[in-house]
Amino acid sequence: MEKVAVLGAGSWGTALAMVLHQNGHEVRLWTHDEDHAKRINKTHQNSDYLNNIQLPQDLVAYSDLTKAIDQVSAIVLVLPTKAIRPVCQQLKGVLTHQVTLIHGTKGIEPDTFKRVSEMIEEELPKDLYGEVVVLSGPSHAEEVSVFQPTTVSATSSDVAKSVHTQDLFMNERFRVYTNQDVLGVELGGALKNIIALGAGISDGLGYGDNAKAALVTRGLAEIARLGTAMGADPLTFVGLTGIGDLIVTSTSIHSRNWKTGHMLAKGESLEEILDKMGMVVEGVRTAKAAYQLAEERKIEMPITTGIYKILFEKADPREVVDQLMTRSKRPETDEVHHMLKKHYNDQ
Ligand SMILES: NC(=O)c1ccc[n+]([C@@H]2O[C@H](COP(=O)([O-])OP(=O)(O)OC[C@H]3O[C@@H](n4cnc5c(N)ncnc54)[C@H](O)[C@@H]3O)[C@@H](O)[C@H]2O)c1
Ligand SMILES: O=P(O)(O)OC[C@H](O)CO
Repeated sequence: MEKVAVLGAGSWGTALAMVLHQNGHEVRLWTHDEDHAKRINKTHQNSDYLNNIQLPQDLVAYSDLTKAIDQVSAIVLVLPTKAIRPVCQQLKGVLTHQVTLIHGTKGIEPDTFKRVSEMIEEELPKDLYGEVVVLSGPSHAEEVSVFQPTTVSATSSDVAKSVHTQDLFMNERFRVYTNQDVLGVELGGALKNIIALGAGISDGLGYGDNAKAALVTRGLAEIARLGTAMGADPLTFVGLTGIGDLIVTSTSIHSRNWKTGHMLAKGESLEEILDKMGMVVEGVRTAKAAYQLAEERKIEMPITTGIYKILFEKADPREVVDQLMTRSKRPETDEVHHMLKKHYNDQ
């Protein structure tokens, strides 16, 4: 059994810490807020983020980073994208031994377009961890924390690291596959949040299942279009971290992105919603990053563009839907379909 530190005691960090604990590991759950750590250790609950979930007595919360990572074999970063750089900067001051470094964060940084593993590599010397592992897939904390069956993928260009991650997390309720396409997995995990905002908007406007199915399907087409243009494997987008995560985030009542879209369509302001949510809604910042990236690379991403305009330019959601429906006519298939077709023909 191993010692593992989970950095970030929000809903997902807590759920992942519970999985590691179930597997017999000594888990340290780190939060930057001393009072938060005290509350968790006193009540054995993390009610700020997960309602009515009892944590094991020996799953201990820490606010001292040095103590939390002492002699751990693995560190799992489960923070909002915005917090990745500052926490890695703190880690740089105190991490002195080699670890497997895993992250469960889904976002892209606006302006720089950096993915989470790239931000980690910019902030933390690689000799401490080698290659980063990404843990991603259709997985809501609310279900994982009550042991509902869940599948994810552990992705790294270093297969030994992804297998180590698979061994740490895998159990009869939490199935972990391995993958090597870090670029595709990180892009799929981040970009699906934008489409989930759109699904929430569509439901909030009172549109039906036809509209949501169209959003998810055409959303996947534009995610794959950007992803393959950047060099990702097109097959990744039809896997767990692509279509799988897109489905769960666009349809689940647990989704923070879907809920945000739903409230936006009902007329609440973005500021009010984010205040009320109390948890990170990654699709908002990522919509900005993806819109900028699509503009720079001249990639057609009409749904992402529409969501960006609703979020940042106060565009009317109904008008955005009308614009999407009346775009000039075109074939359904594009270069991504041709790449997939070629892949299957070559088999
Ligand atoms: N919640 C889920 O079901 C789920 C599932 C899969 C992936 N994710 C991803 O995991 C990441 C974290 O999501 P979450 O839902 O756990 O978020 P959350 O909002 O529930 O919790 C985030 C945690 O990070 C802490 N934090 C914020 N800023 C910080 C900083 N500067 N320094 C240190 N700590 C800081 C907060 O205090 C909080 O404890 C996101 O990228 C999300 O997309 C979430
Ligand atoms: O609740 P959301 O919308 O932040 O999505 C959480 C996860 O990414 C779902 O896999």
